[in-house]
Amino acid sequence: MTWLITGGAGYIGAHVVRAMTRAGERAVVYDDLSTGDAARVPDGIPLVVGSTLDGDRLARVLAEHEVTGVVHLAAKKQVGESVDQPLRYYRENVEGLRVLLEAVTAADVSAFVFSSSAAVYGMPDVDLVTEETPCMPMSPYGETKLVGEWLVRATGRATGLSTASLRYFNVAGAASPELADTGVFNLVPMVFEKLTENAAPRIFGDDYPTPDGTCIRDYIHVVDLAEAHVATARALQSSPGLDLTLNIGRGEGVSVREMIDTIAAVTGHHHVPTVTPRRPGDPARVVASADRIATELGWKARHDVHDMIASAWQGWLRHHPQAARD
Ligand SMILES: O=c1ccn([C@@H]2O[C@H](COP(=O)(O)OP(=O)(O)O[C@H]3O[C@H](CO)[C@@H](O)[C@H](O)[C@H]3O)[C@@H](O)[C@H]2O)c(=O)[nH]1
Repeated sequence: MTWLITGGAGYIGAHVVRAMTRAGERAVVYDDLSTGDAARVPDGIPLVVGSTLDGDRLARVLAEHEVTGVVHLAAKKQVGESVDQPLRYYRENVEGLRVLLEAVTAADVSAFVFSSSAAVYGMPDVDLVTEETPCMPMSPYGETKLVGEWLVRATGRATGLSTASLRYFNVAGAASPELADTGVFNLVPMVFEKLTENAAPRIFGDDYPTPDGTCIRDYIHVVDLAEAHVATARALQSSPGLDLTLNIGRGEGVSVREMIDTIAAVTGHHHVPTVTPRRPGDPARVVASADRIATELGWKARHDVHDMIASAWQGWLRHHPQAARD
């Protein structure tokens, strides 16, 4: 098959492109390069610079490259920004998806993989979040992902398009230093930034009802996440009419304090963290049940938190060589 990978020049997308092509699939990248980087697109893979709001452009690309499957990752993804600019998030994430689906259903495309998020669950009050846990997003970002899932599923039911919504938990790590996340919006890079400034990392609240008082998340290596896309693409290819919703996590909770301890061990930068007040909207615990994807697709994560942090640190050093410790 030939897969159009929207957002394929982004951090996660670049990993998905590599995993798909390594698995023998053809790929075409579609990216507006607003946050993506053309240098992340491998040699020999076509890059079309365009917006998912441009239906004519999409229709031409789908036809020209004889695209038969789509992995849709292009989206805005900052929770705080979505609170300040909800209409922009609805336009890019919901309207962009609607326009893309219109082009897809008019073309010869049989499979559609949608990049969703654990943000659809909001503040889940359960030990392990299953795909049946009620979705109550807490931010416009999470809302756009949930509405996106509805659009994708409804389109599949109406047209026979095979669909999957993949709910990513907390993504970290890199396959190689040049593919690392260059944004400083999540725990791992935010701690790296502090350590580079020779400052203490921050813990946003240590009074949560968790064993060490800090928030617990399910961190997933981007390489494992990319492999989950390959497994999903294969399933959609071989079983027409599929309608999958899957958590992509490891099923293991790690606290902020445990993450900071591992970061210190990997980087050699040891600072006693500063505890600041809670960040509004942070749930105490969000950990996936990864059972459904194991049963449905036989996929399981292989990399642990140490791998994620060590590979992310190699990427960080590439852009911040002054952070290296002798
Ligand atoms: O300097 C820091 C940065 C973060 N945190 C904490 O670390 C945890 C993880 O934070 P972060 O990496 O920002 O991830 P989340 O807030 O869990 O959200 C991520 O994971 C969600 C999926 O679960 C996605 O929807 C979001 O887009 C993505 O940012 C949270 O408890 C934060 O309060 C700190 O204590 N100190």
